[in-house]
Amino acid sequence: MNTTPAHVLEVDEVVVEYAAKGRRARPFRALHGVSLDIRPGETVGLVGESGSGKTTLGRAVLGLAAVTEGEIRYAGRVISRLSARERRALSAEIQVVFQDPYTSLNPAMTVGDILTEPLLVSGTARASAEERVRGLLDQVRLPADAAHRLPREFSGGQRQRVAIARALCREPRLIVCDEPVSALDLSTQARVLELFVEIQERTGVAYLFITHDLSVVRCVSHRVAVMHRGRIVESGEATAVTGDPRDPYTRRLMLAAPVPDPERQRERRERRRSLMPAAAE
Ligand SMILES: Nc1ncnc2c1ncn2[C@@H]1O[C@H](COP(=O)(O)OP(=O)(O)OP(=O)(O)O)[C@@H](O)[C@H]1O
Repeated sequence: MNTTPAHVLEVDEVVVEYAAKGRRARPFRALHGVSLDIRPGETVGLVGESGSGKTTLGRAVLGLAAVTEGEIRYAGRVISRLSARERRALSAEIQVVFQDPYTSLNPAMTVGDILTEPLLVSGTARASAEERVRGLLDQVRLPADAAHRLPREFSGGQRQRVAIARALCREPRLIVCDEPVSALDLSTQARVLELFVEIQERTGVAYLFITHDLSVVRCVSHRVAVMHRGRIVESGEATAVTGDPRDPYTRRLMLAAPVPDPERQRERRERRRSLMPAAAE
């Protein structure tokens, strides 16, 4: 019997509210009943402008934002109401890569220590952990001697490779990637995105890939969900959503994405303006 669950992640009608600040203020509802799912080995791109709720959804999946209503399931199991201890036990399987490789790595630890620490904590023997680190550095295309160096000795792109290697340490089935290439220059972005795809092909890991950048989402995603003001306004196959969007907000988002050709840029600006009244906020 095949017991592999059809989905690695299911987000079901999730509401997240942030606590009120000040005496009369009401809680702020950042997610209004959001649903999405991710299959094993799949990348779902979550796209939307700043403040639409993308990071909040990623944080809810990671257990860093409390779910007010609805539920989140990982491999069929409800994970939206776990104790801190149960959450820690799950940390091997759901990992994260954040936007900023400059602050997400401990500056006082060598890359080798950054990568061996999670393995040692989970009970791996030192010799096997060191062996695994050599394999991880190779997977993310960093030289073996990177293990002896500190994060500050690397470029932004190389640091993000270290962050990816750390996320891969314990062979997760899902990685929440929160704007993982936004802090990098364009050519470095392209190489790091290729690495994400390559790793997925090799390991079968699934990604929830959060970005405000449509060209990035188009490049890595199988399916795309578009967020606007705490709601998913459109979702579907990446080629359909990015190539022929149905929702007026998605169309505007597409037209707002920068393109290098000034003639096309002007044409898109005009089309965007013509869409404005229909999609007035
Ligand atoms: N800790 C918090 N307390 C109160 N409100 C918050 C908190 N974190 C986020 N918000 C609000 O929730 C909304 C969604 O924010 P979120 O960071 O999820 O959006 P985003 O789409 O990821 O934006 P960005 O791309 O700028 O990070 C915003 O209005 C934001 O101000």
